[in-house]
Amino acid sequence: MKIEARDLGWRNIVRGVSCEIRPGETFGLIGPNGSGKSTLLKLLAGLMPRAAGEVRLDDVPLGQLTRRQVAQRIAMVEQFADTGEALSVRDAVELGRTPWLSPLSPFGPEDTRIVDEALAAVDMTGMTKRPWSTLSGGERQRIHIARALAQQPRALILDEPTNHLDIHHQLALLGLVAALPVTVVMALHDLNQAMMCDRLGVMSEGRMVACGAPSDVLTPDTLGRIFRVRAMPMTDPEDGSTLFRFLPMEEPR
Ligand SMILES: Nc1ncnc2c1ncn2[C@@H]1O[C@H](COP(=O)(O)OP(=O)(O)OP(=O)(O)O)[C@@H](O)[C@H]1O
Repeated sequence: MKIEARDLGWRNIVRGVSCEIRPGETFGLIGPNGSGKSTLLKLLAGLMPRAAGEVRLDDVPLGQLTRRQVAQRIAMVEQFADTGEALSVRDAVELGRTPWLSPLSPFGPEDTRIVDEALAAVDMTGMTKRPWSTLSGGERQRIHIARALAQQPRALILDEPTNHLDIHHQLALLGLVAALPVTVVMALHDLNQAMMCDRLGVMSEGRMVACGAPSDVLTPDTLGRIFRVRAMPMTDPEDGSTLFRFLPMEEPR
């Protein structure tokens, strides 16, 4: 699904952002703390009222869709997502099926299959009966992702999805979302992980100041200006890809 932002704004936190996220691409959003990434993601998902500008999903203005229609198209995992304490792991993932259920099509065997698949995709099949409240931070994050997968959206919007995950599950998650046949927009802080995205948007003080292929966007100059670090590119001898080592900016004496 194509997602277009046209002159999108909210208060002075997101200011005049226009961008087009192409069908099926993995689009990374990077930027310093407080630069507006989470707010922009929520605007794209239609979760912020009184926004300026417009979001279009496959050329349809988001405002013309019902909440249910939006939920059939977009699943979002927020940065500090929580869920009802009394739920089991399985209940939490089954919530993802809600936009597809109705009195005429109640939860059935196909929904069970989709939920099983989502739990397997995040390596949580063995924990389905556990109460949500007993999960670790990383396990909760994986269940949020499973809930979003169970929603079977055409776009996944993920706010720092690798937060709390150990390195194995970080790489597994990035591999999983990259392989999904859906559009993915995700905020990331790890700039080496951001290099794996198809394209990146760079946020600074509410504006998208750069957008393009990671190798075009993540230059030592941009990283110095926007993130105030010294970025030293290095080449991975295994596959020739570029990695960065980061050092503090040398302050003028
Ligand atoms: N509801 C709100 N009311 C007032 N200010 C807000 C609100 N939501 C966010 N902000 C402010 O807007 C700015 C951008 O916040 P946002 O969460 O979008 O940034 P971010 O780039 O995702 O940051 P981080 O990397 O720290 O998660 C911050 O200064 C934040 O304090």
